[in-house]
Amino acid sequence: MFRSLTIAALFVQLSAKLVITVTDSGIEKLIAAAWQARENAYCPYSGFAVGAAVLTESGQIYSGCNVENASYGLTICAERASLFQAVAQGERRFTAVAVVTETELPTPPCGACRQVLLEFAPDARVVCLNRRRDIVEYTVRDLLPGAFSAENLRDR
Ligand SMILES: O=c1ccn([C@H]2C[C@H](O)[C@@H](CO)O2)c(=O)[nH]1
Ligand SMILES: [Zn+2]
Repeated sequence: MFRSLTIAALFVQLSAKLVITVTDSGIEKLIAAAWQARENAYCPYSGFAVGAAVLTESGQIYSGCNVENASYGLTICAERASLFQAVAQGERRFTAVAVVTETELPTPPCGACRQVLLEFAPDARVVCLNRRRDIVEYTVRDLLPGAFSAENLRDR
């Protein structure tokens, strides 16, 4: 169902842990939820619509989109929007995050989202898809080497 990235695109995505063809249905549902959420992206300033969804250990899916603001810095990304939906429902443990954009290359989470995802889901899969439904997969930990975390706060 999903095609892998071409070798050329792979060279651009140098930090990608691996390129996969996903078939498992939990991840397919997660990806579908992310595309659905992207329909609601509020991005009049950037025109860059993003959808995301998180998968909990118990199999629940929560989705989100980017929501921009005239005060640009108040914008929230799709990844954090989806994660915060889940946390507000009492969820704490996640196995995967999907990020979807109608771009040439799959879009990875920004630095802020990497930090927030690390708090709850360091080992989660991060599955990013572009307009052709190519997939690049990372883990949250791999996206933020040398990260500051709760462990550092205990180191006093
Ligand atoms: O991984 C990303 C990258 C960007 N954005 C949003 C923020 C802003 O609304 C727009 C352009 O940066 O895309 C996300 O939601 N997720
Ligand atoms: Zn972000």
